[in-house]
Amino acid sequence: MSLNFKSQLQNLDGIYAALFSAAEIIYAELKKGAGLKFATSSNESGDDQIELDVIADEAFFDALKRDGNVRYVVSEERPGLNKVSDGRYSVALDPLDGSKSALVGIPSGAIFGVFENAEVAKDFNGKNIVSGGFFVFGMNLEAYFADGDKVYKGIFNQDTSEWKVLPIEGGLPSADVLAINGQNQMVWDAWLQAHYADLLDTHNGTTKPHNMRWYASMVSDMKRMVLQGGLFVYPRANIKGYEEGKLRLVYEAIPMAFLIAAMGGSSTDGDQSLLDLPVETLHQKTAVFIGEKSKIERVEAAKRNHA
Ligand SMILES: O=P(O)(O)OC[C@H]1O[C@](O)(COP(=O)(O)O)[C@@H](O)[C@@H]1O
Ligand SMILES: [Mg+2]
Repeated sequence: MSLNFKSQLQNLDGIYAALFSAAEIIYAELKKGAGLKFATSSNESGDDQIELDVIADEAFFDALKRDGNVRYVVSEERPGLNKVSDGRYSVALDPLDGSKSALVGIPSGAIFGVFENAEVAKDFNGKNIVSGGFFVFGMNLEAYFADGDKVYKGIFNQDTSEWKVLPIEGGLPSADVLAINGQNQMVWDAWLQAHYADLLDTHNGTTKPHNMRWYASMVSDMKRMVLQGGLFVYPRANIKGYEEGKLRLVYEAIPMAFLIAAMGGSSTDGDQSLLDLPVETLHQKTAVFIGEKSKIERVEAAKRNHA
């Protein structure tokens, strides 16, 4: 592999090299069709795993443990903090996001966040993240990430094994596109039911309602967001298992919120930015709203003003 990228942050290049090389391994396995069946195991959170979940977790872990700047690795697939060295950075991972979608050929990917000086779970918060983003395992192997305040897109050339990483300029685009799974809408909070209806309302035919897109693969929905704009939502619902939504704060919500914030967008759990939320446990879930600033302001106002 060859990676033409230099971080603006100190001692982060080895971590990027590890992440990008692991992504190559996972993508190669996926293309072979390896691991695309349910495993006999489940992960830390009790989710069913496919075999590629385990392959992906091991690929990232093996690559990161060779870098002396990695202190801890946190993974959706592992229980706690996994100590690597006394380095300055810790890496939180969803090693295979969208695994159930991968089973039917929809692009999956991996999500990563790099946190500074983390020692306990609560340190994996939006104040300490210095790099965050995701890989997409689709038609191509791609990366979208924020290195500090700068945002990049990387594409892997499968013939030469070279990554080409280029800055993304111009901020977050704008589009009236809503990515949401409406399955639980009967048991969403009342304010969200009202706001959802408002986003889809034609306002007597004078305004085009939001268009709907849902891959059930966060990396794919967020790739659309980075390239076209919009609003991504995974809300909480008043039903067992969804009381705090589905997505994980540390290795799904915060890295994505960090990337979109670096592009000029924002995020909320309904009340406050995902980057300001206190972290209590490594695997905690949160309601997630990420997207254009004006759309996030509308979400928070809808909740605040709901009678
Ligand atoms: O199946 P649902 O409720 O539509 O959930 C889809 C969401 O779950 C996820 O697949 C996360 O789960 P995994 O990381 O276990 O694959 C997200 O990528 C996606 O946004
Ligand atoms: Mg995930």
